[in-house]
Amino acid sequence: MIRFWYKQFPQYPPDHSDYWRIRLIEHSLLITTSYFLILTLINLFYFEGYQYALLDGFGLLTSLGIYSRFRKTGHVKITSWAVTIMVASLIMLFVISTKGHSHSLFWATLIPPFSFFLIGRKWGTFISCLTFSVCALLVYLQTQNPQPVTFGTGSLFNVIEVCIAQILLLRYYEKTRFSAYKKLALRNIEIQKMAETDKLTGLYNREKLDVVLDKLLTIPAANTDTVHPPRSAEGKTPLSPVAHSSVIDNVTYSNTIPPLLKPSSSLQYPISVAIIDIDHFKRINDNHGHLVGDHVLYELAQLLQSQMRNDDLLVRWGGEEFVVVLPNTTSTDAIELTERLRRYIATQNIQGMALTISVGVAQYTIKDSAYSLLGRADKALYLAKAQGRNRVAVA
Ligand SMILES: Nc1nc2c(ncn2[C@@H]2O[C@H](COP(=O)(O)OP(=O)(O)OP(=O)(O)O)[C@@H](O)[C@H]2O)c(=O)[nH]1
Repeated sequence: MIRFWYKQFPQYPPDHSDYWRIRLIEHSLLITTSYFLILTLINLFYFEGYQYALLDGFGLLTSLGIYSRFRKTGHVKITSWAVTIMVASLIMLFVISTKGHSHSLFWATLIPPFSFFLIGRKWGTFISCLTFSVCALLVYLQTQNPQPVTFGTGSLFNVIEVCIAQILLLRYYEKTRFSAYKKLALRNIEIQKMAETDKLTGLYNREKLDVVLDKLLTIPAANTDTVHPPRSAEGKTPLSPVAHSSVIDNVTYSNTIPPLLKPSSSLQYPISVAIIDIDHFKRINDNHGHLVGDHVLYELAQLLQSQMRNDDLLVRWGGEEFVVVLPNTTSTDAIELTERLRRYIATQNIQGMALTISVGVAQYTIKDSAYSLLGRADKALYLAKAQGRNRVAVA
């Protein structure tokens, strides 16, 4: 029903830092406008107190004026100040007019959360201290003319209303904190993904490989309760890169890494790596240009990815080199698997060309670090190249 009151500001989307501030401004001005409107009408027609009606009418116009200006300009900072001053003055006027009776001072407790939310820490502290001191002084002066203070119905209403207002304000704080946290968490995932993804091929990059190998090769024996049986090279489950990325957790690989390997049982739960290198890739660049070379790299990456099994991790190592981490795979299975991959690539038409790849395979041993394991696979690749390319070699 009151939807017309709220305006969408496209420049302040829900993840903008001022989004909840704007919501509080809109709600506050709706409440003060309604409040002044009702008081003006009551004073005008019921009590016939024209002086009060005039004051309330002034409040009504101020509240409406601030809001219409805000709708026009969308200026959050100025409006925040205007609303804070208006609300603080309103509370002060209320405390003065009630002379502190009926526990009206309780309303002053709303000023700190309100002003901190709208105008920040520094000015929020200043306005809170100032208005609270003024209110406290006024109430203190009243106590010089002692009158019995009772907790009557008026007090009860004041306490209830202030409590409701505090709850609503705290909801804003929590919503703001939550949306800021959510935004940060999403950004973190995006940044992490960017940091570990190769831009050209969409595969994981070398950074990711280092993290994964580090984790795989240092999983302590105590953490490996469940054990996956070693698989053969036959267990291929083709996966698209998109499907693959959902298998591998966005933030840490550890959530999805099965406890495949521990250094002390490297023979029982083997792991192999393969380095794949395109043969004579330089010629493609030289003959067809770097852009075509880039397309070739992209298409080859998709083809390789389509042949990976669920737990295999394919990354672009750099240039025209790719690395596959093959958990639960012996070097014999790794040779079989990469040999099949090599034959498959040789039959494909990539950018109108027939390509071949050479592969170097190495199986993890207890003495290996990630560095030495990749070093041995690289040596095997060198061997495959030296033996005439388009072949798989093992170290
Ligand atoms: N288009 C393109 N080319 C790249 C990229 N990264 C590296 N290269 C090129 O890859 C080529 C690699 O050449 P070499 O290391 O001589 O290897 P090769 O020609 O494949 O020869 P062999 O590996 O011995 O069979 C170089 O020409 C690099 O410029 C890239 O991101 N895009």
